[in-house]
Amino acid sequence: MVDKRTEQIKELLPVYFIMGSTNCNGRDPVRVLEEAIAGGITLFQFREKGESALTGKEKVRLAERLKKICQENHIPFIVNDDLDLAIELDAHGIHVGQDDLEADIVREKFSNKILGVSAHTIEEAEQAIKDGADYLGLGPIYPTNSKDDAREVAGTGIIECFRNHGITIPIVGIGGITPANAEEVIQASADGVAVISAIASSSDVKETAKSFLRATSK
Ligand SMILES: Cc1ncsc1CCOP(=O)(O)O
Ligand SMILES: C=C1C=NC(C)=NC1=N
Ligand SMILES: [Mg+2]
Repeated sequence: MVDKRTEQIKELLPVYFIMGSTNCNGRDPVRVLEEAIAGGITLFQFREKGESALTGKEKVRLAERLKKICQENHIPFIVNDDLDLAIELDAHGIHVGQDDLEADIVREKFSNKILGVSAHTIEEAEQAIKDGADYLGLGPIYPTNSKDDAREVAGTGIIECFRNHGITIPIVGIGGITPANAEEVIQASADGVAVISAIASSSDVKETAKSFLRATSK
């Protein structure tokens, strides 16, 4: 059964850029996002985490500026974890981890928006699907320095395992993904790659985003 919404979500997933002020090597996150969009990212997630992350009004102000850029470029703006911020900004969607708000509560409070859920096991995936997730974030696929509490490195095998188990929901791989290994993540039957540092800290953000687009176009 070809579900229209699933197809729409799949079209957003190929190059899913995730970033906050702490990922930009001291550069202006606004400039970094503009360059990433110029390079062809297909989806954006605002993820403001880590010890030097912005909080309160500063976090909201940056989120508003980044959302505006996404809107001007017809890129959906997703918020990580922070449901209040997602609602305050009327974001296009939210991404929650297993240790964040329960996906079913989010789905209820933030209905008809894009709901992404991190999953590491088949059980977590099946629960997320029951809770109405639109896509799953699977990883870390490779070693990563961008998430201090990342689970053990899974490799692309986790994606194949989920597919062999009959999990058909849209999936992005995340964790240590670069233009060099992005293709094998797609070959493992992910619908896209979610990337923080390879794009956000690149010396040429636009070119790097472009190379991900080439690597993920089927
Ligand atoms: C948020 C998250 N979840 C699993 S790994 C990760 C960090 C990915 O960052 P990078 O693309 O820099 O490895
Ligand atoms: C932890 C995460 C996993 N996957 C995605 C897409 N975003 C996240 N913040
Ligand atoms: Mg989280």
